[in-house]
Amino acid sequence: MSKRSLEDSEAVDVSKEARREAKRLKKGGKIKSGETSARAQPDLVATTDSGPLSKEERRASKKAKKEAAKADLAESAATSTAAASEDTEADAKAARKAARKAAKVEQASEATSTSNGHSSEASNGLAYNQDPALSALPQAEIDTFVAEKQLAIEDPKKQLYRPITNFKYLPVDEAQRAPFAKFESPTPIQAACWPYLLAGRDVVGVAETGSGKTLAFGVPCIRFIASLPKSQRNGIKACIVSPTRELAMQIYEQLVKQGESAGVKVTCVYGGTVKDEQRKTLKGTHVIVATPGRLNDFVQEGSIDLSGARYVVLDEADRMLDKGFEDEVRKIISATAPSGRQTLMFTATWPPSVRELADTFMSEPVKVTIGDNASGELRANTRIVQEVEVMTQFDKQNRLLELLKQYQSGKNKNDRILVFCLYKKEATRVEETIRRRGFNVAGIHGDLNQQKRTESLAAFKAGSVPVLVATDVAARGLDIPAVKHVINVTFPLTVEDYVHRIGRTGRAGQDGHAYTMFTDAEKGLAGALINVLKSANQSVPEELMKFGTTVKKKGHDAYGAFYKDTGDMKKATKITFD
Ligand SMILES: Nc1ncnc2c1ncn2[C@@H]1O[C@H](COP(=O)(O)OP(=O)(O)OP(=O)(O)O)[C@@H](O)[C@H]1O
Repeated sequence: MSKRSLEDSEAVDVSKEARREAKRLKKGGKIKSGETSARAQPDLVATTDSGPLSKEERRASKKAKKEAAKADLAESAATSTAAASEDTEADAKAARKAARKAAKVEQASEATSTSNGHSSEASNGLAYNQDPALSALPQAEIDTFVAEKQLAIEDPKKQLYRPITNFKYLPVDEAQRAPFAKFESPTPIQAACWPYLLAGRDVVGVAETGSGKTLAFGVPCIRFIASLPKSQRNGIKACIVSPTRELAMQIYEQLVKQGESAGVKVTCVYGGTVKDEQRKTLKGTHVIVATPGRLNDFVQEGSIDLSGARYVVLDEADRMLDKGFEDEVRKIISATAPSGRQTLMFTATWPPSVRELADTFMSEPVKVTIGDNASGELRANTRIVQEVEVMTQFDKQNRLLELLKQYQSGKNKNDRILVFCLYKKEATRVEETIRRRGFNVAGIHGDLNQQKRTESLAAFKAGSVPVLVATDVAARGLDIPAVKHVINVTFPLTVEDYVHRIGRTGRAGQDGHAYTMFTDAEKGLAGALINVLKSANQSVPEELMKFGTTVKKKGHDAYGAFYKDTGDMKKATKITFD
């Protein structure tokens, strides 16, 4: 288990069954700017049935339910009779058998009703009809949007939906629009993903940090549940998994806002807090947002039943499929609906090491990539100014204090600054040092209890504490308003984590700034960092170049590692890890 996963994951058993999940790798067509002509023709736009269930399916479902009800009666009668007399035990057994059979019939009927009556793209009963006004837009307008937003869609089924370029083309009820009423238009990842998600497709969405991925998967989630007939709404229908507790809470808060008006109940469970309290909140839940360990605990003890969950999201998907979480994620996915499941993966970084593994959980996924980056190379948000300084370990403390003084002077006195360390003990030490020098600072890392973590984050978000010292538990997903600077005191274990860390600044179209202290100890990551800097048009310090440019790609246990040389810079002599 990696160092990070020791910090923020909870160990659980491995489900061998899950390992048998079939691998479906298929080649697909690509849409890029200039290849969208089919989208101009409304007759080429695929549509699906307008209702979630056909008449025959409803009839079959009703029949099965009746049989189940009959069997239920028989079972309860049998149970009470059995209690009264041992002679009737055989009858009771027969009745229980009938009940089990009827339940199976009902399950099968439900499964076929979600796959037979609809085209495959609506596998969980969803239907998407492209708005006629969107279909009527000139192709040139769509091409311009696709080119400007650097949008690439790879769809094995070539459905060629047009991006939802304006909220008015989004087919959701008025009440569900409240969360984005304040926004001008959908972000590119939202525009590109929504049609496919509303059509029930599996989607991998890769877009820079702070680009609105939460609403990209959140809006179709709520719409899916809101569009289910009341009789089919009982139980958990959607499950969203996040690597950290704080991110789970943040996603929960966003979804609650969307779900309230639609009568959709969202619940959040995560580790580090009392289970009893969380158990009480589960009743009537439609959407569960969770960290993997606690979710599996609840599934194992029977408090949570995911067998009806047909909308499954892995947020920060590469992290979730990384070694620390992979087994837990397999367990979760194998507990969700076996058929008619829509599986989504969202992230800002999509390393090759997890891509094949991701495909094993998905069925013909649509791959949406935003940015001049169709191959999914590692990319940082280009609005963030990245500064890297090579130094010795010994120089770090003074430099940090200098920077804090500089960034927090005059009218910038209360600017929010996020300071990242690699280890929990290091974070504690750095926080104490900063505090001793008179700065108003809080901390967030795995050595602190959950209450303290929550308090620190809340104070930082509210602005009452302008400096937060964190480990990588705060690297991914956290949407904290107006973080002006990110300072990396110790470089993270991977360059993906670096991209996520610095992504806490420069969110939702704003500018940001990240300063990184780089030492000889991290020279093995220099090549990958240089690539990230170059692809975001940032200057690369000469001292960093001296470490060489070889990039060691992170390998996955199941798929191995491979090496790539950027080729255009001088070769590294020898890399040794201290
Ligand atoms: N259409 C939109 N227009 C403007 N702002 C938006 C829009 N959609 C979402 N936002 C805002 O953008 C910010 C970042 O969104 P979000 O947290 O979903 O980003 P993300 O892509 O998930 O980032 P990360 O990769 O770091 O997890 C949030 O404050 C959100 O409210």
